[in-house]
Amino acid sequence: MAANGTGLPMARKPLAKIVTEDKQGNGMCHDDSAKGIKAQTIDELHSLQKKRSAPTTPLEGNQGAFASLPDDERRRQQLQSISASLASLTRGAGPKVVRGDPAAKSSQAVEHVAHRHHHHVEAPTISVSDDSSLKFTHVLYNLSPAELYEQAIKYEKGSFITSSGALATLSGAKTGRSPRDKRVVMDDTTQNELWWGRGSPNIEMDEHTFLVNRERAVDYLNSLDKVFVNDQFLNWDPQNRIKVRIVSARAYHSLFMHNMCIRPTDEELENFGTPDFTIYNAGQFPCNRYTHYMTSSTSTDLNLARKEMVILGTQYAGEMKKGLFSVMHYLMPKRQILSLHSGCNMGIDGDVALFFGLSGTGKTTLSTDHNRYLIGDDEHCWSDYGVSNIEGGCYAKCIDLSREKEPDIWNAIKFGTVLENVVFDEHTREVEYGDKSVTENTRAAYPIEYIPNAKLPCIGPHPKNVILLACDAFGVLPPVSKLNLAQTMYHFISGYTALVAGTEDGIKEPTATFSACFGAAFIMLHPTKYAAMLAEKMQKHGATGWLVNTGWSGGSYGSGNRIKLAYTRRIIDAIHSGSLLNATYEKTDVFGLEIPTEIEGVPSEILRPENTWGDKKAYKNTLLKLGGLFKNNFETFTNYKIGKDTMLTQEILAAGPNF
Ligand SMILES: Nc1ncnc2c1ncn2[C@@H]1O[C@H](COP(=O)(O)OP(=O)(O)OP(=O)(O)O)[C@@H](O)[C@H]1O
Ligand SMILES: O=C([O-])CC(=O)C(=O)O
Ligand SMILES: [Ca+2]
Ligand SMILES: [Mn+2]
Repeated sequence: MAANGTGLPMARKPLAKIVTEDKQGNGMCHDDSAKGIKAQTIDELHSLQKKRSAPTTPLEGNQGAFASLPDDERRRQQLQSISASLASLTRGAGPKVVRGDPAAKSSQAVEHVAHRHHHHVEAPTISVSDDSSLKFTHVLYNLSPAELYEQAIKYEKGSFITSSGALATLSGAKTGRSPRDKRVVMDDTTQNELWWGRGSPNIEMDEHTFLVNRERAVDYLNSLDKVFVNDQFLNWDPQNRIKVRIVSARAYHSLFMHNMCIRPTDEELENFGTPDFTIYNAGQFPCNRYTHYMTSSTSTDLNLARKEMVILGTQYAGEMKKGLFSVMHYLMPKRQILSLHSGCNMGIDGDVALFFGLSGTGKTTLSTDHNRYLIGDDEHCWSDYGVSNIEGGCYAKCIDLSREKEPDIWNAIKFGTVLENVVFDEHTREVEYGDKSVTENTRAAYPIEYIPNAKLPCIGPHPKNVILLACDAFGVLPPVSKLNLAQTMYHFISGYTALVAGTEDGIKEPTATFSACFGAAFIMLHPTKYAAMLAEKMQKHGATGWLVNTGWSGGSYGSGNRIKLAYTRRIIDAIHSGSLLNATYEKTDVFGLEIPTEIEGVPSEILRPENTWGDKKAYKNTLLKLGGLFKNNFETFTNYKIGKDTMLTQEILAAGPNF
């Protein structure tokens, strides 16, 4: 038996003898014959190690805000813009900012100072009356993943390199989003435009309170030795690209956004100019509960007029991602572009599929398909020209991740990837994906190009299939149903899933979640606005709707089992190939869903849920129970008109469960 794991016999070579005498045999010991190094001290030696980055390509012509400016001037203006971002609104002008790591001794690492008096005519010249204006704020601007790794490992507890090269991090006390702590500024415009009140994710706050929290965040950030600044883009559609700036206190946050937003080229960064939207992430610092509207120590505040978001009291990085998504849910519909909480991929023939679904239903897992091009896993836009990804990266759930079931995601977890809240072996740094000690919501954030068949740029033609994913822990929805347009709209507005919360706490009962448009936490306008746009686009481009249950089969959670991922993949394959469109269908009771009688690679008996339940009576009761929950939920929408005529509204109302 070979002991080296290669299947080959072990070759045993005698070890080379150590020679301590030189060739001349003069008794002196030289360890190499190369010339001496060009450094007198270890610090000088280190300075040789780092070559300065090559200057970025000079631009020809007047291509952007900063084009045709000399390098120095351009960099100074960049810093000026960051100083303006960090300005206190009560003290008038921005802090003194300086580029580089405060810990770096070499003067080279600290470049270009910009502060209130420096060539900034608009800034009022005020006398220094507070200590914060006496210090410098060091700005770590668009650092590379390697630099961010070093920052995280040196300064942030819980940062480690895993055996595959990913950066393991901890998000602190919050390991998921805090939707109840979301606040949106209500002003004359947003009062009329946005969705407020029951069911809406937009909990009101006033402008003044926003400014109180903004000041709190800015003062906190300026009190630090250094802040991270990311200037990046959202949306791969060049006509509708949004420039975002993220100011944060942690390398973890900076690397997360580096991965999740679209990364600018050097030229694009030089011409970045003023951002369209800014996030102040002071997540380590709590909000003040004596502040009006604050009901906990966490607050994520959106101000659409100021184009700013403030984060206090949560370090969960998903707040930044989903905060920006909310902004897109406001900006894009204004331009007649539909924003979608969906994954998206494309076949070799250019057939595009959208995957809608609430958290954990399979958007990332199923859009990451080795046989198709990945356009994106979570946030998209559908315009008159087709689809575009909003993001530059993916955010995969990694609880129970396995190499053989999800090879592309597994392989994407390498150098550069942020791994949140996972547990790993102390010595080998192998990640134990099954371990829920920190949280069940363990996550990996990686740039989309880490998926080998990513479609770059992340855009595609109009979708052919619209797949609605539900993880039905009641186990009564069929693994797949073909939907007509009215049914697609009914299920899109309902946005159903039923996960089993806190599996370890002995909770046996699935709880239904209804979240309009499969993402009520992020939409800004009334759900019927998005639904009408989706209906119009699906009709115009002839897309087919499908409902896929990625949840339980053979009984509810506790008695049945989750549908095998391999079967769900075969179902999805049959949708993509078009073969499922031509299958034989039968109609189900209660939900009135069209279900196929057979699909290649899937046992036919599971296609009709009733067949898989031992206790038929329990099945019927559970089905009626779920039908009732759907009916109750939809009551809120019965008074709304969807689309231009009332025809569609009537059809949608009739497309729900019937009993
Ligand atoms: N039949 C199945 N179909 C899809 N996913 C399954 C199935 N069985 C188990 N899973 C698991 O369910 C999870 C689906 O999570 P996924 O990351 O795709 O969620 P998501 O819809 O992208 O949510 P989010 O919006 O929170 O990112 C994965 O961990 C996947 O391995
Ligand atoms: O936002 C998050 O934290 C994860 C996610 O994609 C979702 O919940 O839809
Ligand atoms: Ca996802
Ligand atoms: Mn999501």
